[in-house]
Amino acid sequence: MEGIAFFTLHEFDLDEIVRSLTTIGIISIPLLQEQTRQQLQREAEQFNYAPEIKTIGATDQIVKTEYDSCDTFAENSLYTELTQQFQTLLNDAIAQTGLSLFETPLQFNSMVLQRYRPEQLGITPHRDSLRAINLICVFNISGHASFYRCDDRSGAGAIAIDTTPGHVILMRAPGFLGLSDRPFHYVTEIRSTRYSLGLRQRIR
Ligand SMILES: O=C(O)CCC(=O)C(=O)O
Ligand SMILES: [Fe+2]
Repeated sequence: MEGIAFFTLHEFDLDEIVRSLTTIGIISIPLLQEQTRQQLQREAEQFNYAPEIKTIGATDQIVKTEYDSCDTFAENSLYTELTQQFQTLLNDAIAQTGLSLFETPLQFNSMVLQRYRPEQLGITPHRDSLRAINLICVFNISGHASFYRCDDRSGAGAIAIDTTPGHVILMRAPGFLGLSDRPFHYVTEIRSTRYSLGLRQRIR
């Protein structure tokens, strides 16, 4: 599709991405063109959001969430186009390397835009659902908050992941190089209203 340029590709290196996903499980890279990022931010500010204020899981594995979400996008939404363009970018890069990264072809079928307000908690340490396979992508659209990768539900061994607006965080999911390990991670320290778009490949 012609029209808007979505990405800056100077730091998009699939070999390095695969190396990081294999070792630490997560990588953050600058990807969105600044002008496009600003348009995405303006669109995000217009949507309606539903509260996601929940406590999930059994007593020894509680996850608390406090943010708002929006998961319906019009055909002509910039978010629909972003998802298509990113899918194409990844598929082309994967085809070029000739690597067989996924057990089943990568196909994002879930888009969720999340809004975190400064007084909100974010999400406590968790692993994403087993039903989200291959690769999880989180676009940092705007705002400032912290995202950590950690070793367990207590948040031990936390490593900060870059949430600079315009960066995309890639996280491996079951099916990536035959691995099934899912990295623990959490979102906290919401300093200004943050928008992030999560892309996932959901099964069932
Ligand atoms: O908004 C983010 O940065 C990621 C949130 C997250 O971990 C999730 O929705 O599972
Ligand atoms: Fe998550």
